[in-house]
Amino acid sequence: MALILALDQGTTSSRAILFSDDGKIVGVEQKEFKQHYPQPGWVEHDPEEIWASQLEVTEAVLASNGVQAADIAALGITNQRETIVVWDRKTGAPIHPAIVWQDRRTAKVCQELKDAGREALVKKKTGLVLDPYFSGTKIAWILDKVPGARERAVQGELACGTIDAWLIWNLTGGKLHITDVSNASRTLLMNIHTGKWDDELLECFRVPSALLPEIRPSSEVYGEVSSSDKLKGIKIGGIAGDQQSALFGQACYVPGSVKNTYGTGCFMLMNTGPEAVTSEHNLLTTVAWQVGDQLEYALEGSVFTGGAVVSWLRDGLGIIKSSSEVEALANSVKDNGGVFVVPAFAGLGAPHWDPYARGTIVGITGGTTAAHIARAAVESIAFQVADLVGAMQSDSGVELGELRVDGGASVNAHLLQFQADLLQISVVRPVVTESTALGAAYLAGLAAGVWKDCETIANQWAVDVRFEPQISAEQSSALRSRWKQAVDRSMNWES
Ligand SMILES: Nc1ncnc2c1ncn2[C@@H]1O[C@H](COP(=O)(O)OP(=O)(O)O)[C@@H](O)[C@H]1O
Ligand SMILES: O=P(O)(O)OC[C@H](O)CO
Repeated sequence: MALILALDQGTTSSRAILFSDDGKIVGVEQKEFKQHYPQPGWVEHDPEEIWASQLEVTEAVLASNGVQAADIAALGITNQRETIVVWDRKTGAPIHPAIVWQDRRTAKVCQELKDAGREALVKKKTGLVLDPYFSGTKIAWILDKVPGARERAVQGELACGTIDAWLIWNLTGGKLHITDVSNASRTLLMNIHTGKWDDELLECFRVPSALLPEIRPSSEVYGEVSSSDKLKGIKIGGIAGDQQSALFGQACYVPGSVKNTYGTGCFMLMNTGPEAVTSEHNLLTTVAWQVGDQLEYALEGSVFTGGAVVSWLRDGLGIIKSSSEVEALANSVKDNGGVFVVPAFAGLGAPHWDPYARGTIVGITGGTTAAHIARAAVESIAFQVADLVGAMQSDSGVELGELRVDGGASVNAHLLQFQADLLQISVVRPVVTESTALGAAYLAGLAAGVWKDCETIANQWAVDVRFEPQISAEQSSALRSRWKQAVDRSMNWES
């Protein structure tokens, strides 16, 4: 039996998962790390803490399962996307904290670029929108704020990359400075039609090319680990942004197949095959992956605050002690009591793209309890996801038959039932909900010859639970129109 290792570096935790060649989980290790909020709307991570926590869990998952580096066929890396690190090529030290995908500090720069008429160029070449979510404006911000950084970048003394590039640099002791097409497609700097960095985009976002990693396919043997004695010699065989990786792990290989991941945020992706479908409804066009020579694409709806609203109930409001308590609290009342929570903590992503939106709670009366707020918070996750489906169906011309789901919050049956109710379609949770890590393992295992092809992999995908709609279409649309009113009230709040 071959073993494949996945390094899943998420927004709130670093995970390492060991898979067997039948796609089953053999062992998991996970470590949360600190979120830094230096100003309202700003979110940072310590890149050294990311690397240290990722290394720790990766070494630990081998140790706790009695496995040696030599037993691993290959490892795959998957990561929170867009989050950017800039470091010194000589010392390997970051010159600034990582600026996280949720960070809104470059909202004004994005507005200026819009005012300068760059939106069409950006959409045509990158499939993205001008929003602070993506890496490009964050890189320029670091170069402008850290004294001397811009000059050093031009001279080739600095390197930058999304978290995959940062981890691979560290795993290989600085030998490899690479990223894959799926991660690069989130930077605003790569032309998604060619899979190459684009001079016009680099100029638009004021990013010197000497900073950038080499763009590679998502599945190939790139090199091997050299920096840790315990991991030495393991082949690095797969790289993908976590949402594209989850699409791969959910075996969504046929155009039209869709998954939604409920993590910190929620991300719905539809495979569109070799065609980069341009969205007319504020979705993103993104590279799904490159396995072999062919670039494949996806349509994406990105919701910035998903499961994170539950973390906020725990850490911000203190009305639950752990995320898993939310389901019982939400179920302790028969409905939301007319309360709607719009968790626009980091602005709103698709389909609104409003960096100035902020969270709001409406419909509170004297009878409102913590349970109603908890219920409305969980429901807000499903409402936001439901808002993406219509756009996705119109853009792709595909009527959704079912939605495959995964991610940390997909353990919540109440959430998934409400999702099926709102969408009026089946919501299907597979046996392995660690689709993100599984996708990276599959990409690595394909490169190392563990699996022959995607068809072999697709046969391993199995259903755990299927949630069917239990309310009428009329009830669903009444709830959704009330939600829409609540969203309107959260928009354009911050200036
Ligand atoms: N039972 C639950 N109900 C709803 N949300 C949950 C539950 N358990 C965990 N979560 C949420 O899931 C998120 C973690 O999911 P995960 O996939 O690990 O995230 P990420 O990869 O973004 O770090 C957290 O925001 C947490 O609040
Ligand atoms: O870490 P997650 O699972 O919340 O995913 C974050 C996304 O990649 C951001 O685009």
